[in-house]
Amino acid sequence: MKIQAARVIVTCPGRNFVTLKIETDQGVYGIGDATLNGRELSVVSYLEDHVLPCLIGMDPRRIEDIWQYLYRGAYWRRGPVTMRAIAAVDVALWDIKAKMAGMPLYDLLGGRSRDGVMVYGHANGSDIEETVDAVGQYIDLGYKAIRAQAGVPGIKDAYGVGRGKLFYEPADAALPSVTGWDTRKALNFVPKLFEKLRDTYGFDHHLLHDGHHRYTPQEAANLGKMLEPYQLFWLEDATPAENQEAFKLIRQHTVTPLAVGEIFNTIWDAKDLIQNQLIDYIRCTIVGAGGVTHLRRIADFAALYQIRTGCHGATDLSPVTMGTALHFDTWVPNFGIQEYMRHTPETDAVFPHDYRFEKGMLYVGDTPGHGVDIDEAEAAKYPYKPAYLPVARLEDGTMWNW
Ligand SMILES: O=C(O)C(=O)C[C@H](O)[C@H](O)CO
Ligand SMILES: [Mg+2]
Repeated sequence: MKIQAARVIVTCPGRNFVTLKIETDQGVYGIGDATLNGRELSVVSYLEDHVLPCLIGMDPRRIEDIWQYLYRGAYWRRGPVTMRAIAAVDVALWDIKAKMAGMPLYDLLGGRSRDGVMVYGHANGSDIEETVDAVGQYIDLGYKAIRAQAGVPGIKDAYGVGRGKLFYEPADAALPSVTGWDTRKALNFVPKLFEKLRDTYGFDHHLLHDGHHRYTPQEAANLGKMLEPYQLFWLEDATPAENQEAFKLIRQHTVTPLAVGEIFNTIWDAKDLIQNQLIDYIRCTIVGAGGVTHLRRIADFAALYQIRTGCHGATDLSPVTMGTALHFDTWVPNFGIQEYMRHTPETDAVFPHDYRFEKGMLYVGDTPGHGVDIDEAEAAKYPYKPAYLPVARLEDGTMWNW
């Protein structure tokens, strides 16, 4: 069996997606996601110019060997571009293998560990009142877990405040727009948001919050401590994690659960965090961390330390990643939660899929493969449109972490 052809498809049904389609000489094809928000074309070039020529003629059944070939064989390891390209190939090959086996992917991975996958949605508003209303809407939709973010008085376009209610999309301009940040203001504000949410809705639902890499370790420790009375499911990306040891300081001061990993590419980004039990949830997902083959290694390593998964699932992760992650979540023994930001109807039409939402859970279907396809005629209607993530600056103009 041979890989006969491989193509990259770029489409923008409201936002950009990069999709890889691998075709075999036996008529079976597989689909993988390679989207890197705000830097999409770099992965297109990496795949088209440097990966696809090597793949033609290879045996698509040798998933592990092809993974190692692309990882070790490049000599230049890791990084978001390389690992997304590897992920796209890996997911397309798992799709092919599962289709050939006539099995949904979760079955091939080892079978079901659960009936459905608990997800969390994004509630946001320009102030506390709006966010409280938005959380109420998610509760009405049946969600069991909700991430809450609100505009902070005095901060221009605080992180997490979207324009729509169910669809949040931060990559919005042909050049990066400039947002603001002020840690003092945020630290005074965020606990008030959660106090109001618990006063309004009680403690039956899981609440989450994303610090989006904004705080220093000491500030994050302070925030975690102040949030303890509201029993968060997790505080995410409380401090940047290039220096994994930074989480020690947060851990020493708070029992608020910590989650990190959406910008990690490999197990090496999380190794110290995991083996020192400095986090509770590892947030890497399929497209960001080298596909099913590598994410499985990260999850197994995390399981040794009772750390659970919490796959990133923002709208820049295409339905292909969402579908594959749901198969992964359905199988993985140490599952925690899955992020779920809804895609627009245009995106759903480009990527027909068989997963479905019911009462706060997502359920995968039993279609062989990962259950997500691409409608190429529909995709062709939406040409690539440059879009950047915003940047953040402090009041005095200093660049900060967006
Ligand atoms: O979903 C989250 O937790 C995010 O932090 C979303 C990110 O800002 C988004 O995926 C960036 O592309
Ligand atoms: Mg996040």
